[in-house]
Amino acid sequence: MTDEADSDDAVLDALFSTIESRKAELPEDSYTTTLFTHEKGENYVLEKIGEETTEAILAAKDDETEELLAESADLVYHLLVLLSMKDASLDDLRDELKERF
Ligand SMILES: N=c1c2ncn([C@@H]3O[C@H](COP(=O)(O)OP(=O)(O)OP(=O)(O)O)[C@@H](O)[C@H]3O)c2ncn1[C@@H]1O[C@H](COP(=O)(O)O)[C@@H](O)[C@H]1O
Repeated sequence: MTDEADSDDAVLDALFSTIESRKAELPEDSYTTTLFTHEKGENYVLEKIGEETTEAILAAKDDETEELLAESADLVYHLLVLLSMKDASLDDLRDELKERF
């Protein structure tokens, strides 16, 4: 874990900031870069979101809580990549949640 992410509140911001940085710089040794440059385009991350959702559902049905948490983390990461692809931000998501609170 980086210092930037070393608090409960900061981890989502640090992750989203890393995703935005990968989008801008496209380093070669980055999984996030492979999502931004995939030949299937945005459809690939949409497929990943579908897969991770299914895996989270199966873990929940099997009462595998640790697996559910791991799949949920995969899902949140891919969802944040999708938001970045759409030029939306974590603050936009926060605003949407606040409106419902
Ligand atoms: N949070 C994540 C994260 N969650 C999941 N994943 C990747 O998402 C993929 C999940 O897909 P699967 O479970 O299907 O596994 P897979 O078979 O390896 O994936 P595919 O080959 O099918 O695409 C895995 O390769 C995971 O490594 C992530 N990759 C990166 N991050 C974060 O992004 C940051 C930047 O990562 P890089 O872009 O790799 O530098 C990292 O420091 C992490 O904080």
